Amino acid sequence: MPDIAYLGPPGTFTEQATRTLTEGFDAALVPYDTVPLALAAVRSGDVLAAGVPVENSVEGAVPATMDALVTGEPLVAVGEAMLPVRFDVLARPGTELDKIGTVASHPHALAQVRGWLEANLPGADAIATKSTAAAAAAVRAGEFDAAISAPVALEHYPELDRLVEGVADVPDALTRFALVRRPGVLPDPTGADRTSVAAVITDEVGALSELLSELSLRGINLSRIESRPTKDRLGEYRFFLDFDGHVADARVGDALTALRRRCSEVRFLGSYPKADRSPASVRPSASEQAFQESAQWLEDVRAGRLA
Ligand SMILES: O=C(O)C(=O)Cc1ccccc1
Repeated sequence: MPDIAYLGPPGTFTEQATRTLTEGFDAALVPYDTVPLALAAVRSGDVLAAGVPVENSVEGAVPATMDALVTGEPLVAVGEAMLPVRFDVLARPGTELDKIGTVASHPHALAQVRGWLEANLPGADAIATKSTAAAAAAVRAGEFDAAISAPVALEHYPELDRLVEGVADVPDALTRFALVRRPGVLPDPTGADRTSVAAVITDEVGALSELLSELSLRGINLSRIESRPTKDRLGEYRFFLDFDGHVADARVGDALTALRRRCSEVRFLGSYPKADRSPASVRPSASEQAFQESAQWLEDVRAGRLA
């Protein structure tokens, strides 16, 4: 039975998402302390794949995931899952809300309950931990007074009490997770796919807008663009792009070759079915048929079959 890594310990949102992503697949889930460690285990072949958090509708990208995806041997996403994210406040029995001096959680979780903390625990110090479940474990060990955790964490830390349920500054926040593997066989196109790439653009006038035009000219809908410093030079950025379509689709393949020509670096980060299964809307000029017919036309012209 293959092992699948996830950001642990047990009871994280990522564990839940990884279970969803591996449903029907006979795999053993193995917790890792950090996203880079989980991805290193995929790269070394210790595990087959890893479930990692990618982005949140309130806080944006998870920087540790972005950075770990583009350093080291290539990895590709083969699936994505969306989870609604609400939090419980967990503490040791007998803890009173107004006596909480330290509250711990993953930085993304702390950011998503900032307003609630200011209103309800104004005197408490917020402490970042490696995950929401790591915070629950630390509270159980007596290191902090309270943890902002996933509701499922209570099953794993039954010694704790739920002081408050369903905390979230933005009630309908969603987090997107990916199942990441070493490159190999790509998931088949479904008509409702997403492709992810990371591209470093050259330092030239209009470089970013021209890169985006390569997508829009081919009727490709961009669903995310985010930049991170390359860490090589101040002012040099790597753009993380997510867009509708599969690398096997003609319009996407055509756009990717254009990106490859324009950018100093392009890393393919996967084509996989979208979690919401919403089909891509493809304008007639960007359809498979239009690409095939135009390629055939060019071949005919080059072969002297058409004037
Ligand atoms: O710490 C966790 O439980 C995670 O899976 C990372 C995370 C943190 C906050 C919101 C979504 C995912």
